[in-house]
Amino acid sequence: MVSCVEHPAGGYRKMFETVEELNEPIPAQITGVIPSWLGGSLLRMGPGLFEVGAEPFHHLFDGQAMLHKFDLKDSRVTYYRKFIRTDAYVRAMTENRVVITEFGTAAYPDPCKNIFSRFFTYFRGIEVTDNCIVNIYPIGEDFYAVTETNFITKVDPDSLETLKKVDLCKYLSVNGVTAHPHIDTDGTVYNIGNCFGKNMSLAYNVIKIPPAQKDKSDPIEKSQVVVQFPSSERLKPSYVHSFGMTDNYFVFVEQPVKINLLKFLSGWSIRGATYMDCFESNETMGTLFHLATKDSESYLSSHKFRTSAFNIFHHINTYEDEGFIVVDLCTWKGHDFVYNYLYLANMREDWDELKKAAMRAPQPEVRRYVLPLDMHREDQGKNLVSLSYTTATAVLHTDGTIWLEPEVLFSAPRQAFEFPQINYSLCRGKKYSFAYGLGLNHFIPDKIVKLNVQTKQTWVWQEEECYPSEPLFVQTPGATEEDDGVLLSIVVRPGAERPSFLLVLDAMKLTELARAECRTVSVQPLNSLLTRDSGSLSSFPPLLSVTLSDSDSGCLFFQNVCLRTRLCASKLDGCLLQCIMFRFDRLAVVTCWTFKENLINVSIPDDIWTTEGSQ
Ligand SMILES: CCCCCCCCCCCCCCCC(=O)OC/C=C(C)/C=C/C=C(C)/C=C/C1=C(C)CCCC1(C)C
Ligand SMILES: [Fe+2]
Repeated sequence: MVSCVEHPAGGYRKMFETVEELNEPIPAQITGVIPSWLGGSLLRMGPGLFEVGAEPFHHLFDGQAMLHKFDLKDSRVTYYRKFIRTDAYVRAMTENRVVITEFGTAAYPDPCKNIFSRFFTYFRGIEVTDNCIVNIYPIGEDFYAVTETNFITKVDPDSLETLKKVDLCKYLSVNGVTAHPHIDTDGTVYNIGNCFGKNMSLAYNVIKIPPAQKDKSDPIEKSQVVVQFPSSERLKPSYVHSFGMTDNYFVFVEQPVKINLLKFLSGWSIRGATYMDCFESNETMGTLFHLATKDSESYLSSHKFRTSAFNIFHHINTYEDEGFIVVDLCTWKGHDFVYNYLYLANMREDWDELKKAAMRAPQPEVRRYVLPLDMHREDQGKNLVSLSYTTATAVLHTDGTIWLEPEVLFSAPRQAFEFPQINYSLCRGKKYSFAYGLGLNHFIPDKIVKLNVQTKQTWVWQEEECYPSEPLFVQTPGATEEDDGVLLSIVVRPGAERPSFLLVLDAMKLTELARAECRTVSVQPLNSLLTRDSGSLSSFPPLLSVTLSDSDSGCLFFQNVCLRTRLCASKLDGCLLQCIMFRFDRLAVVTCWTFKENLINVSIPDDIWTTEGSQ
């Protein structure tokens, strides 16, 4: 049973704050014992920059892509992070404004440009974002950070450098692909994406990218479309975030969350339009399941599988069993789009307000659907599912459609089991027992949950004022049990004295094995703390906040301009920090006093900044 914890202090807001990238990996402080076999790098994408200059991003999916890396070696841990140099990021940094429209934030034309060039900017066409905040995965021997558009970004997993932007449209007939591909043991990547074809023929194309090539050529060049699911509605394809794959089948769930293509294509010439403005709900279609065989383009199930309306983002696992396809999903009941509730203004609300919004939103439920592979006319009206272990049903109707009813695997009011993971290398496409997920409490991730999908038993890891991320399962070498391994999750904690950490859990019992704490940044309003050796504060441009790290560098935010510093001393508890500050062509020595990471006094020589100098 998952209990509901309250968050009246609103510590979750820290997840939606900008963080600085690091100049080099920093060592983490370990408590507990990291299993000696656990080594390698944990790579995770996420939003790291929530505003550019004076312009805030509005939606949870708009923040600029940051790549986080934990390196684990000989029970030691280091942490490193860098912004990905996407076009969206580089151009935003260069122009100090949002230049490329993000999921829920519109870019406006440069106010400095004259009216003619602004006019042409409006009608230049679609400039699709490459802000790869959603995921990172291997293709051949390379790593790509991705969102859901046609642009993927190759990165170096060691240095975290950005290597190149790849446009999948050059190789494949797709307008975008999901951030959740399936990857076979040999490295073959399968994915699905919308395709707006010639004559406005809409389809969902399944693509296949082969594994690393012997001749070292780029596997993306050999990618191909292997299956095409036609769209059930002309001009309005459904939004697709993931799909299911068994040894022999692809499963695609067509949900009532629709992309209105006319709005999408015209929206870009309307001032202030975003991707979010292109979505709408189909209130009558319910949800459709589609099935296709993996090995031939020809077989698509001739039957229509239908059920009631839900939003679907994440498939947990899909497998074949005794002539049935079992499809486990994290669903949100209803057709109202869940992303409507994920604007940053909502996510940063006080706890009571946040709870009220979550009451109105679709309700989460983990569900199992079962699709019969074989059926006959004489079976009409009967439940075709004969698997002993599930209450899910499938009834053949006279019109040839099959109505599905799910078995509920997990349900609790406004408590979601989301961002699911399994022991992927062992159980992908196979009958399995355990799923691991992030527990969302009114949309706020505050626990890690393990779910036995056969018995419905749950286990929970939760700690006060801790906000974990999607858990990743790593199997113990030579393990014979499905859940013999660890779960890794990055946990955010509010407050400067409580650093964020990498959590290592025993995946069997969901108990803590170790945590690696990273004392990186503390950002706080400074105006009230600021004192000056001489001169009056009013003549001094506002110093907004400071970021200190226990590596040898830090930065000061000064009128929203980030000023890099090198700290001459680097002890953080009650110590003196001397920063040599670089600001464009200026150089100055600034003395900062800190106590327990809080900056309590900054003295700045008179001559370095005048009000004019700061403009
Ligand atoms: C900090 C963690 C907080 C977590 C709280 C979250 C609570 C949310 C619970 C709901 C389930 C969440 C599912 C999450 C899914 C997700 O990660 O989504 C990210 C998706 C993104 C960034 C999608 C971008 C898609 C784009 C830009 C698509 C563009 C396109 C169209 C809309 C139509 C035309 C084609 C094209 C260009 C691909
Ligand atoms: Fe996702």
